[in-house]
Amino acid sequence: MRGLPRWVLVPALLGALFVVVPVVAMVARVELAPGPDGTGGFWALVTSPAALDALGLSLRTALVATLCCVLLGTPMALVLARTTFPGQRVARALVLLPLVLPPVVGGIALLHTFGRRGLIGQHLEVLGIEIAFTTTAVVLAQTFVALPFLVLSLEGALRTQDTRLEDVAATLGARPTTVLRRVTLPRVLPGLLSGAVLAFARALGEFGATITFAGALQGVTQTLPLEIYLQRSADPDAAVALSFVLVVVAVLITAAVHGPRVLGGPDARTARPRRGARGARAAGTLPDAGPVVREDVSPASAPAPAAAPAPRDDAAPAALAVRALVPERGLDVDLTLAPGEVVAVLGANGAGKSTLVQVVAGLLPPGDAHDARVAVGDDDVTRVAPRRRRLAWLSQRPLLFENLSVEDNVAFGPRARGVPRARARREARAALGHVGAADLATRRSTDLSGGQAQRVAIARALVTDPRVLLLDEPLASLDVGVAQHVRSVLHHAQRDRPRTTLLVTHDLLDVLLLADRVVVLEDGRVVEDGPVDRVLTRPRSRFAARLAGVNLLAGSVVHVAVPEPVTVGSLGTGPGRQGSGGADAALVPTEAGPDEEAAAREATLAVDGTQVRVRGTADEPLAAGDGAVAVFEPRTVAVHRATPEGSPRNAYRVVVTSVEPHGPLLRVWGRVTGEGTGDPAAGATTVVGHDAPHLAADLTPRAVAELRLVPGERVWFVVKAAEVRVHPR
Ligand SMILES: Nc1ncnc2c1ncn2[C@@H]1O[C@H](COP(=O)(O)OP(=O)(O)OP(=O)(O)O)[C@@H](O)[C@H]1O
Repeated sequence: MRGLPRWVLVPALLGALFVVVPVVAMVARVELAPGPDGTGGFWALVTSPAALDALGLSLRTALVATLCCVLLGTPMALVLARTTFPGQRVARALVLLPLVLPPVVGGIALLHTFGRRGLIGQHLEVLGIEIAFTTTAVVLAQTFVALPFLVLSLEGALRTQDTRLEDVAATLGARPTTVLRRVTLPRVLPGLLSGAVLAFARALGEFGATITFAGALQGVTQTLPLEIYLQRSADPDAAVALSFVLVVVAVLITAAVHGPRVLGGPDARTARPRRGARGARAAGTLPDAGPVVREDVSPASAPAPAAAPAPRDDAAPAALAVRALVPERGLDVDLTLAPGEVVAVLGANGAGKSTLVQVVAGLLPPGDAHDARVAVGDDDVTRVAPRRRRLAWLSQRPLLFENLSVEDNVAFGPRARGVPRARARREARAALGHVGAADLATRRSTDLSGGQAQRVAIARALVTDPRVLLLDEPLASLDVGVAQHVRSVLHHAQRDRPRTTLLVTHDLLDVLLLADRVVVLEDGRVVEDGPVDRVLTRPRSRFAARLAGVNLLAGSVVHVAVPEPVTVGSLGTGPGRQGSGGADAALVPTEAGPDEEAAAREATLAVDGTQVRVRGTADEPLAAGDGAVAVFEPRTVAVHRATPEGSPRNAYRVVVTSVEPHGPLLRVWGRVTGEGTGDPAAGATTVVGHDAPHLAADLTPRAVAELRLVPGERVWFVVKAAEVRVHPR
């Protein structure tokens, strides 16, 4: 009752009584014993030749009709759930029409189709085939009314399934039919079964369409509902007895569909402990075992440097060239990876990283990326199906096939590519050994911890010897220790056998340990592309700066100067205005060109979209008007409550937004306001707004306490120009 108003019980009870009372009233009328004249009695009535004929016919025809429903309804549900086509809504409404149509109308429609003079029937008659008023007609009538039940039930089950499992199967090389047989259908089997049982029940109870289209000929077309109807006036006791039989069959069917829950027991799916789950939990390897999930990160269980699967000749690392143009998602990226190169793709949420991976894997819906181009080595695979691209795709979730064991999951790829079963299993075991998961081979794939499942997924991806590996945040859902272990599995795999890899990540450790190069996406465009060390030491994008843990201000150069040494000051509140302070006298504004290296040592930037200015040291030649970024570390930022005086510095009035732990220090985040932007003496009060730079300062806890730095406080962030590195964008 938790969360429900009590009054709901009243209409709920009324509804239940409305269903149950008539059935009870009818069952109460069942005469079990024969009458005084020795006739009647339940057993005699339900075992009369006519009753047995009707029951037998009903069961036979309902079974055949159910089979027809499965054979026709499964493809119909697949098409409705997995495709999009014009007029799909209308098609669904038409398919489900028999649900709302009075059965007698269905019977008339069937008569006009398969009857002697019907649309199809007249042609069949020429061939000597007659359908109306035969047992076949009974089956057709039952199929007609029962089909929507199966389609509805299965379509619903299909729609709730995660289609990425099918994508995984496709990238592992499985043909569409194999994906359907080994992945899609096993996963919707409960929906298919319950749809089939509902269809059987509907077929068993079918009356109106049958009597209209097939008539009532004992042993041929007279099913149990028809027999009950006919007995109703001739022998009401027999009608009640036969109705009771139908009620019993209906209850059994409902119980079969809903299982033990009908009998008040707990749901079998939740009640039965999963095989191996207890042992795994005891060993602390299941996620709900809490922190002990780290059990599998001990050095002893670190991935054995087992021999990598023997490389196939055609599986040498290949260059990858992708032109990802997906206008609907705002993605426009050109990227080339050298053979064996690992490129980390970074970017904020929604930047387009996963879409880029989907373009490469060929997993976008047809039409979404019609102008995209993908080449692996010398092969243009743009129009090639995912299963033929020889790529492996690993996503945030392991996406193991729940219906297969761990070993069969890993053997799936080789099997899909035609490798005989025994060899596929051998390869699977070797691949599992390679990621330190050989002992998991016989486990059910649902009985694994997050880290174990992801290692199995890595083995499954690597066993196919892909030419390109696509890793879409494979460690993101793992806790820190487990992620570290899986990362080292990937690291070993890459060391043993380098693969061209696109690695989507938000994690600095992934970048440092796995990648050769970093590409940063912003709003679907590449804003930074370079070797890991350069991007992390001299980031040009806000995202890379945040990852590297430095402050970054991007803008354009307004002055370059030849100071000696670099001091600073500056920072007026309007473009072109010089800041105050003695150091300004030392600055020599110049229109220095790129070759005048000496003149490009100190630069002042106007930060994009704001009135903020920043002054720093340029490592490379810069000229006024150039795009550039200024980078400085949070530890170089001094925080003051009072307006700073003295030597000119970059000084920003900020509102503290948060204070968070950062190792032994505290990181204080502040958003720059327009007050005295960059120039303590200017005292301007322009508010920069929400896009204003967000800067970090690392302080000791004692300093934070002394300065009483809490969110909302206004303070000064001050950084010497000598600490600010300016480089071109
Ligand atoms: N199935 C989809 N249909 C339409 N638009 C989508 C779909 N999936 C993503 N998008 C849009 O495409 C853009 C890029 O999304 P994408 O998932 O590629 O970003 P991402 O960088 O991977 O983000 P995240 O880090 O959150 O995973 C976003 O604007 C997103 O809203």
